[in-house]
Amino acid sequence: MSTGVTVRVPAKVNVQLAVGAARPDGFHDLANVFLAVGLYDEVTVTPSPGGPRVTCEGPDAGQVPLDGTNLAARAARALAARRGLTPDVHLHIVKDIPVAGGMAGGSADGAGALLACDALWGTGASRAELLDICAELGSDVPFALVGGAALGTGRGEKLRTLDVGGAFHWVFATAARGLSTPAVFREFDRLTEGTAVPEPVASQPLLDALAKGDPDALAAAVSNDLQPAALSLFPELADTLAAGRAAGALTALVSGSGPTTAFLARDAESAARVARALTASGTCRTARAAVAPAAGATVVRTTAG
Ligand SMILES: C[C@](O)(CO)[C@H](O)COP(=O)(O)OP(=O)(O)OC[C@H]1O[C@@H](n2ccc(N)nc2=O)[C@H](O)[C@@H]1O
Ligand SMILES: Nc1ncnc2c1ncn2[C@@H]1O[C@H](COP(=O)(O)OP(=O)(O)OP(=O)(O)O)[C@@H](O)[C@H]1O
Repeated sequence: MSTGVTVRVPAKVNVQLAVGAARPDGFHDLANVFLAVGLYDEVTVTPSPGGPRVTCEGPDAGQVPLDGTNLAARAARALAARRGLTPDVHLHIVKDIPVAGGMAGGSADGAGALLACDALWGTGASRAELLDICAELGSDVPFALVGGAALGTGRGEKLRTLDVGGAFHWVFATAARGLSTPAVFREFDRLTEGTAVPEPVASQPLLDALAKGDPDALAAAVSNDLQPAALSLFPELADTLAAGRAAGALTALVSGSGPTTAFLARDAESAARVARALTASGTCRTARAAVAPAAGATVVRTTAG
């Protein structure tokens, strides 16, 4: 029997985020092209009476809720409820994904905890059931389980895996404060009020660029409909985007709902240069290079009891 399971889960960047009008349930239909990037959180689950209990370490750990609202705790409760188990676990998160940064860090922890509990408890849930639970936890959670690249439709939870023909070199700049995802969608609604918001559709040139592994073609095709809303709430992000472009990035965009900004570089050397220039620019908190695509949630360690 396992006494501890550790799962590694990647962050994401949205290379296309096409947003439709608000639905009656408040969500927005999306054409959401997710790309998993090599920045990871690790979630370790061990048995612990009276759980789920959550602890977190890492530079941003102080901003992570440790109560029952943590997505890792919610994931443990959701799987336990389906199996009639009590979620008596300690969930320890080693957090390297920026918090409230638009890179789906909380979602990653939810998917990681789910996979870890499934392994610890030997529940043997099918991929379909795990994806079902992920979709209940949040729109970005199913992709964190799957990784690679995928087109998300509906509110982003219905996934179709996409081909990626090569490695893409990215730089991510974190900001001094976070942005709330619901607030950014509300700002999108405010900015588009009175206009006809088109149905979200995936861009074929973008899908082709991913399939070819062509960074120039991808740079020309990326788009984020939430970017104007994120910039409206956080205008200083425009300076970060400009600093990355000036440093030679092929393109610069807000990652998802922001405020992390994403820069595509032609190769690893160029990415390192862009990261150094961004760090020196004083327009962001940190800047780090990461390669995509990355694998989805993966069990990396199991301790036997
Ligand atoms: C911006 C993205 O990160 C892009 O991948 C996602 O769309 C957000 O995914 P998430 O953080 O997992 O979002 P959820 O936890 O499902 O929803 C949080 C809130 O974001 C807004 N929301 C989210 C997804 C969506 N398709 N439409 C929305 O309007 C809603 O106000 C919702 O109450
Ligand atoms: N395990 C977790 N790690 C970080 N935040 C969490 C976690 N569980 C719940 N949260 C809550 O979710 C909020 C959003 O955090 P998260 O880091 O997921 O943002 P995000 O990367 O902008 O999300 P997304 O890109 O999916 O919209 C946090 O402010 C926090 O209150």
